[in-house]
Amino acid sequence: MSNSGVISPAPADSLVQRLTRMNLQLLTITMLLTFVLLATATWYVARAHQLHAAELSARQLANSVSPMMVFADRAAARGELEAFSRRSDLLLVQVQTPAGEVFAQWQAVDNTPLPRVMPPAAASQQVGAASATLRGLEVWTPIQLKGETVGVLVLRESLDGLRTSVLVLSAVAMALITVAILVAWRGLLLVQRRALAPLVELSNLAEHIARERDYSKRANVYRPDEVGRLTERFNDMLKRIEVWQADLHQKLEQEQEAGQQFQQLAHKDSLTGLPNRLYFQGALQRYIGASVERHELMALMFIDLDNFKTVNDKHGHDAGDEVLCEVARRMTSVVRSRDVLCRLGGDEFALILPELPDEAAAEQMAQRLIDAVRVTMTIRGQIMPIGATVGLAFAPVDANDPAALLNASDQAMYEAKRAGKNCYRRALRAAA
Ligand SMILES: Nc1nc2c(ncn2[C@@H]2O[C@H](COP(=O)(O)OP(=O)(O)OP(=O)(O)O)[C@@H](O)[C@H]2O)c(=O)[nH]1
Repeated sequence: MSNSGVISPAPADSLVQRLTRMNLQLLTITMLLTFVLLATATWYVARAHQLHAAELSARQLANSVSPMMVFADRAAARGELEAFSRRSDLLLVQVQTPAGEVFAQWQAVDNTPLPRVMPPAAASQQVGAASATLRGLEVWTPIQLKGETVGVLVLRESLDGLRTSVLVLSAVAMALITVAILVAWRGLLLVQRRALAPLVELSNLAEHIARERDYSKRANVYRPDEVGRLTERFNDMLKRIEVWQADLHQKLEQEQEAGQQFQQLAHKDSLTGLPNRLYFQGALQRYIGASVERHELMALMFIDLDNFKTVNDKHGHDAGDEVLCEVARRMTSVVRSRDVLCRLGGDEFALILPELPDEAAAEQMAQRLIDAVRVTMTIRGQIMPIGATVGLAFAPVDANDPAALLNASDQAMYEAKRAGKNCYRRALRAAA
């Protein structure tokens, strides 16, 4: 299963490493146990072998020295013992009379005396005895002639040579075991890496998907075992998530679109297409904020049509609507691109003029608006006696909050109405 070039860094303690470590631990323990058992068995078998050989030699020697004991020939017995002493591990060989007196003996020159392993006993003198420790062995063999016991032969041998041989063998075995464990470690890593590769890839893919949120990725299934089935289920899950995600995305887009449309409708005057009062309130707040922050002059114009009621009354509501639309078009054509013209309702409009160089620029704009509306308007073959009256207020000069600025421009508009309509007035400046 290899997919999509998804490569993740190996985790600090990966599955492969953990399994390899566990297998290796088990293997090491088994090998060490086998090694200890084999070394112990080797030691006991080799020692038994040496003991057996010593018993045989002692018996032969006992046979050889028995006539010398009968003839009390100590010199011949010593010569026999010396001839026998060529055995490499021999420490002591001694011929005793039945009373325990030393008849003849040979002792290795550098011999360090061994503790007495088994004291001679009457029964032992008849049948012989043998014993062994870690350091040495001792054999007691009766010396008999024609069925009569004439003495005892004591033989002591060191087990140092045997111990050294077993230790060397153990060291070699240990070195081989170490090499075998190292080889097994590499082998286990390779085998487990291969065996667990699909799982590792699946894990990498899952990690990549979680990080990138890319549910289009798929894992390739090529094994008919548990891992293969797991991969299939994983792919099914990805497919379902992808479908859900696409559905969700589409729904979100639709809702966003609907929200935007709703927002636009909520902020738009359906008759003239201009921004409505709701939009105006938000916009006025924003523009005043920007004007105060940047220390820029801005103006608000309150525009009320003149004689609009007459239009409605004389020519009908539909004609009145057409007049409103035509007025909106005319005013839109004269304002600057950055100005915001809104219809507040009825025959009332408002114009926000940001970033003004001076008050005169706003006054010129007011006059342009009045002139544009005053141009003869013919609707349905009838001339409409329409005009516009404008009230002007400035921020932050006259007010720096929306309600106060709107009120100031409204008052100025009423002042203009009183002055005879079709003109503009500036808001009264606050007394210094
Ligand atoms: N056709 C139309 N008329 C509207 C609409 N909304 C309000 N009106 C009418 O607009 C008129 C506004 O009247 P006023 O502003 O008081 O009257 P006016 O004749 O303009 O008076 P002055 O402002 O003093 O010149 C009313 O007759 C309202 O019924 C609308 O959407 N369409």
